[in-house]
Amino acid sequence: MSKANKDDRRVTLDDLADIVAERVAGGGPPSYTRSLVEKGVAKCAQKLGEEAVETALAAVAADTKAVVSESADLLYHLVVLLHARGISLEDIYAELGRRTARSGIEEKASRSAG
Ligand SMILES: N=c1c2ncn([C@@H]3O[C@H](COP(=O)(O)OP(=O)(O)OP(=O)(O)O)[C@@H](O)[C@H]3O)c2ncn1[C@@H]1O[C@H](COP(=O)(O)O)[C@@H](O)[C@H]1O
Repeated sequence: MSKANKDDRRVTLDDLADIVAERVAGGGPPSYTRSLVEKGVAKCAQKLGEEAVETALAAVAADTKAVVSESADLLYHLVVLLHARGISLEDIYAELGRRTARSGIEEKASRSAG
């Protein structure tokens, strides 16, 4: 088992959302997050799309290291986009929670029924 160091700390999506909110609030050093959010929702959405495609391509190429790296990029850019749209992770967790009450097949059927 590898020895943990300060760069190995476990960072959750909640931690990332806090970091993103703090960076966007400004006052600190130059920030990629802040500059991306200042470009607007469309730019944040474009970056999310790019990272999603890169993750999918890495998976198809069976490049495990790249899948891990691109997945981290993808989750970060999702958190940034949600922040830019004013949507909290709690909203996403609540939606995931509602879905655990039924199977994925039932959930899909309920979308087309509506
Ligand atoms: N997790 C991330 C993270 N993942 C990816 N990225 C950045 O996302 C960018 C994506 O790479 P690309 O090559 O696609 O983008 P690019 O060509 O640099 O950018 P564009 O010109 O296309 O917009 C890179 O610049 C990465 O550094 C991230 N930037 C920040 N974070 C987290 O946010 C924190 C705050 O970062 P700052 O806002 O920079 O202080 C960091 O400490 C991390 O915890």
